Amino acid sequence: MIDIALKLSVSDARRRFDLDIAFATDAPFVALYGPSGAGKSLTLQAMAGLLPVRAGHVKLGGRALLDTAAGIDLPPQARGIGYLFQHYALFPHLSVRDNIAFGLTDWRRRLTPADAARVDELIESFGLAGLARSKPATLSGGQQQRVALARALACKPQVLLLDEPFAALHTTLRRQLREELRELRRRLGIPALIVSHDAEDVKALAEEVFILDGGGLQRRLRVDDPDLAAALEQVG
Ligand SMILES: Nc1ncnc2c1ncn2[C@@H]1O[C@H](COP(=O)(O)OP(=O)(O)OP(=O)(O)O)[C@@H](O)[C@H]1O
Repeated sequence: MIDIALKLSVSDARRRFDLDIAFATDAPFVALYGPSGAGKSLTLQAMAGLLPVRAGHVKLGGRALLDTAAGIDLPPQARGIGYLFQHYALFPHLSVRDNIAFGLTDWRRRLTPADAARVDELIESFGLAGLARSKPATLSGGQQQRVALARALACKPQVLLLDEPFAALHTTLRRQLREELRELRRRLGIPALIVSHDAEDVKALAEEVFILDGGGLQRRLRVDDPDLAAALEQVG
């Protein structure tokens, strides 16, 4: 069960944006859908502990990662969240292997033998063995996506947050990787939350869809809801 309630504001000298969103769901694959600037990425960032939340909670399977009323606010690395960032945010100066290992290393960049074995296993299972020493800039879009996904999974997360995981990919690859992602999530048995602009991603992957606009939740629909296609089209 993913259970969130988030009230927060972000601002710079000229702009301010207020996010006020709450939902609880048992769906294994959830999509956040909505126009550009609706607050989708901010929702993921707040769940992961990357943004200060004024009031609210983030609960995963009954475990509170954040609960402002109870004074609970776990740091990002203690939340058990795997995060695939928009545009992947791979470290350009690190090899594929070091990117995947990044969250597991200590301050000297050392891995325990168990974590090193985990990294090797991820490299193998994502078909990256021949690329382990390469830098991200030398990889194709699909290969970069696999590295980002492997990095998100390195910490054995309890939930996977995916911000536009297919945005940089062309249609055929997108379709193939969608399939792979669906299989992977099923195999891992953890819930996933995806942000996407693409109605096809939503229809292919999600069991439940949350439509956001202006920093709030507009509507929630099950994927078998007869209104889904029209609701997605209206936003798109
Ligand atoms: N630090 C900040 N200061 C001011 N405004 C911000 C800040 N960070 C984000 N915003 C604004 O908050 C709004 C929501 O941003 P968010 O990244 O969540 O949108 P989104 O729904 O993910 O959009 P997209 O689909 O284009 O990625 C946007 O208008 C954005 O410009």
